[in-house]
Amino acid sequence: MKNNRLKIATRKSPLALWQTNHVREALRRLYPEQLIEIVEITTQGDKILDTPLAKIGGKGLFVKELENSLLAGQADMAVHSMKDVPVELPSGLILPVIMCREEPYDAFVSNHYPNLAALPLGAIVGTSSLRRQSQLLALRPDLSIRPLRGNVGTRLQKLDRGEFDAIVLAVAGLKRLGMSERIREILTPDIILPAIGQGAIGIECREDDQVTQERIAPLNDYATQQRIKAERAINQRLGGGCQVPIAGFAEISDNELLLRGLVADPQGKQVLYHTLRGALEFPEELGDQLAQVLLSQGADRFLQTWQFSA
Ligand SMILES: NCc1[nH]cc(CCC(=O)O)c1CC(=O)O
Repeated sequence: MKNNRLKIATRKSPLALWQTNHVREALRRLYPEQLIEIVEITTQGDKILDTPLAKIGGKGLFVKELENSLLAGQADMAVHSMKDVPVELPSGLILPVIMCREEPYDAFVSNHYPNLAALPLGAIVGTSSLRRQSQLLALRPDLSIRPLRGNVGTRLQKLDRGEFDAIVLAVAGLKRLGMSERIREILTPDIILPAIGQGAIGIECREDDQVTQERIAPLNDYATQQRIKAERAINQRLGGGCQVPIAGFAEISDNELLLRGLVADPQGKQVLYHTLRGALEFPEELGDQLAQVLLSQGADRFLQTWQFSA
């Protein structure tokens, strides 16, 4: 007999806890009688804070321990920022639910400058994301990009201590944590194309756990799910993981998917970019097609170089 408590695995960061609580509240509204327990897990990604993620194995570090807890039966589901979830899931796990997406863009945050264009020559910008770095440098090669890791709150503290002229953070994280007043400028996709999955929350569970799958199914947002599938298919084909500056962003317009993809070198000297439209029902095909266009533009050469240069 299945224990009737539903257990949700989560990281302990304030953002992860907010997202998990968001899922719990949605489940509570659906099943007021259901007991729901939150299982907090400390991941490697949370422990190692001084090294760029790309050097220590990438963003997968944030999800691996949560996945192990699912496989070990210590939890029934795990809540993730889709941006942190590698395209290949461990066998036995699935990601059947993608919740309605929050604003997917990046935010320019500064205590002294109203927007990116107002930054003086050589200004210091904090980010450890190669995707953000390469796009910032493509636009403003004069900027000095410095590493910045840690929770959203920690990053803001470092900005406030004067370590940077500005930092770039996801709008979604700032909003969820009630810090949207820190946003000086929303960086639209023509300035910085968002990360694949940014702003979307996914729920992972065991493939053989029908009970949990039925429970969480109503939390899925079809439109967001199709968008995220298209974006993740780019990564699937490029196989870049997070050592490579890759960006992908799908929208729905006229009931079709509009997908943009970008691959760049970390210094932003070469930026490959392409846009495709396709049927809402076939997101993987569109993402795959887009990746192939980027490959035909020379993305494969970039991908190989970077894999061995870390
Ligand atoms: N890199 C960590 C991370 N993972 C997800 C978000 C934001 C929330 C989201 O994208 O859903 C953040 C913070 C940030 O990039 O500023």
